[in-house]
Amino acid sequence: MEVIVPFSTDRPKSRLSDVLSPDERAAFARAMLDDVLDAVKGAGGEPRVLATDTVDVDAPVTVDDRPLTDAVNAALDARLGTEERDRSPESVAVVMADLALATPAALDRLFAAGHDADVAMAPGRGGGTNAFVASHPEFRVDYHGASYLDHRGIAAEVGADFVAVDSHRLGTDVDEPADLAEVLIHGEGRAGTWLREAGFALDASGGRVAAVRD
Ligand SMILES: Nc1nc2c(ncn2[C@@H]2O[C@H](COP(=O)(O)OP(=O)(O)OP(=O)(O)O)[C@@H](O)[C@H]2O)c(=O)[nH]1
Ligand SMILES: C[C@H](OP(=O)(O)O)C(=O)O
Repeated sequence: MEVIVPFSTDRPKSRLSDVLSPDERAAFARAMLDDVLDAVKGAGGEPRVLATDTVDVDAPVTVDDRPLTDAVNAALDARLGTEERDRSPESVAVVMADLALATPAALDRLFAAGHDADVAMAPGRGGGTNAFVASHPEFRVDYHGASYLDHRGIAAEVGADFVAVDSHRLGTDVDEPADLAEVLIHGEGRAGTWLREAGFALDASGGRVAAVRD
């Protein structure tokens, strides 16, 4: 199955700007992307990076500088078909590039759920949409805000069966400084290594465990 991995090369991870410089954010975002690509391949998926600009990665890349929703919907048009064109029964997955805890086992569960429902979706904390598999030809996306709820609504509108995939690993997108602790605790790939080498460590002195830099 083709797995689209959206990736913004333009000022990535701006919500981490209090703790990482622009160059560091670019390097950390790239480490997460490489981890996600490895996890997708480990789960038997065929990743395709959908990037805002050229990027040199170990996967095919499609460059589309439109906003996220438009770019992903264009990719879904190409894979799932539209009412005007022949419909393809093939499923397609979309997995965000900031899922630093993603593992082949976690993605296996998502992909398996996609065999049993027209849309199988892993929500992110805060109501976002971290990953999904769709086989329904009319399912399209509308990201940002509580997009998980919007996507449930879109699935209902087009008559697609929907199943939620409850996964800590796929539910943890790395957006804010507090999320970095999750990467230090559970990350098994390049992103965790990158953070440790950049001087981040866990600190439990202030109540909830946090990632702090020496
Ligand atoms: N192709 C594409 N990918 C995007 C775009 N915006 C975000 N992404 C990717 O979509 C996923 C979720 O992104 P967000 O967390 O919403 O945004 P971000 O740019 O990573 O981070 P912030 O600047 O902090 O919002 C990540 O994999 C991003 O690389 C876009 O306009 N086009
Ligand atoms: C793309 C967006 O990501 P977030 O802003 O929730 O990280 C969403 O999941 O709708």
